[in-house]
Amino acid sequence: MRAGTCAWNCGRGGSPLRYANAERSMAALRTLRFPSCLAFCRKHVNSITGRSFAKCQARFLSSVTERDGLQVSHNSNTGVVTLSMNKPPVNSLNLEFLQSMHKTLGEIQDDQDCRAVILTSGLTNIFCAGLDITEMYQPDDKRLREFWTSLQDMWIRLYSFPKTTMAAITGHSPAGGALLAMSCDYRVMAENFTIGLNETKLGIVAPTWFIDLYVGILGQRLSELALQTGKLFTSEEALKVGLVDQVVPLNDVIPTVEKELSEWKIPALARGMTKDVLRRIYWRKLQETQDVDTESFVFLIKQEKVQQTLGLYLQSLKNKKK
Ligand SMILES: CCCCCCCCCCCC/C=C/CC(=O)SCCNC(=O)CCNC(=O)[C@H](O)C(C)(C)COP(=O)(O)OP(=O)(O)OC[C@H]1O[C@@H](n2cnc3c(N)ncnc32)[C@H](O)[C@@H]1OP(=O)(O)O
Repeated sequence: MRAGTCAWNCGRGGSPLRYANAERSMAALRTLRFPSCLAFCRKHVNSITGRSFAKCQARFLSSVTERDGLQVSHNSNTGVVTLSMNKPPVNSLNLEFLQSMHKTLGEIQDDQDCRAVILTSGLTNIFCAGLDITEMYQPDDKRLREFWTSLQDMWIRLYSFPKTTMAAITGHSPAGGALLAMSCDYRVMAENFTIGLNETKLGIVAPTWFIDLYVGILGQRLSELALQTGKLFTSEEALKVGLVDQVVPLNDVIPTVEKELSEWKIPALARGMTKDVLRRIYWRKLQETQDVDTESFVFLIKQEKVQQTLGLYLQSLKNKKK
C-alpha cells in the first residue's frame, strides 16, 4: 500500500481484496466497536505515513471478546486469532475452563476468516499451570470423570486443529501447560521460565497420550529420563532439546510468533492435510480408547497414596507464600 493513501475512505490505496475486507470491517466497526478510532482515522489517514497507517489499520481490524477466562482477539487483516488464557491466578485447567477452551476452539475452527491461532496467556509469568490439582484432590466421582473427558475432548480438538496453531509461551508451563504448548505447530518461549511433564513429582503418571507427544519431540531416551524424574526444562534447555522452537525476551514473544506466522505462506490445504497425516494416529488412538483412559485415570487418582501425595503437593504450593 502506498504511504499516505486511504483504503478505508476511497479504496484507492489497496487491492480489490483488501478493499473488500476493509469495507466489511468498516461495516462491523460502524456498528459500535471503535467509534473513536474510526473518527481518528477518518480525520488523519490522508496525512499520516504508511507505517502509522498500518498501525491504525490494525486497530480498525481487531475485534476482542472475553468470556469464561478466555480472551479472543481477531485481527481480520492477518486472519490471525489470538486466544489468550486469562484465568487467575495461574490458568489452571479446571472442568469449566476446559469446556470453555473446547467450545472456543470449535468456534475459531468454524470461522472462515481465521487462518491461524496464537495460544498465549494474559497472566504475568504463567502460561498455564497445567491441570487444576483441586479437581483431582478429594474429588467427586461424577465431576472427576467429566473433568477428564473434557480434557480429552479439548486436547483432541487442539491437537487435530486444521488451522495453524502457534504457542506464545510467556511464562511457566508445567504438565498440562506443556501439553497445550506441545500440541501447537510451533512454540516460541520467553527466557527464564520452565516447561515439561513433571507429573511424577505430584505422585501421578503422565497419561500415554502426553507421553506420546513427549517421545515424538524428545526421543525415547531423553523422555525416559525426563519423565521418570519429572524434570522441568528451563527455556534455554527446552530450546536445546527441541521442546520449543525459539527462545526470546518476554516482550518479543508475540511479535516473534506473528513474524513466524507471516512467513508460513503455505497453501492451507496442503499444510493442513500434512499435519493431519502426521497427527491423526495419536488423537484417534485416544478417541478410540477414551472410556478406558478415563477409567484408568479415575482408578489412579482414587488411590489413597495418590491422594496423600496430591494433598502434600497442594499444601507445598500454598506454604510457599509463608
Ligand atoms: C501405567 C499407566 C497408567 C496410566 C493411567 C493414566 C492415569 C493418568 C494419571 C493422571 C494424570 C494427570 C495429569 C496431570 C497433569 C497436570 O497438569 S498436573 C498439574 C501440574 N502442575 C504443577 O505442578 C504446577 C504447580 N504450580 C506451580 O508450580 C506454581 O504455582 C507456578 C510455577 C505455576 C506458579 O508459581 P507462582 O506464580 O509462584 O504462584 P503460586 O503462589 O505457586 O500459585 C498461586 C496459587 O495457585 C495455586 N496453584 C498453582 N498451580 C495450581 C494447579 N496446577 N492447580 C490448582 N492450583 C494451583 C497455588 O496453590 C496458589 O494458590 P493459593 O493462592 O495459595 O490459594
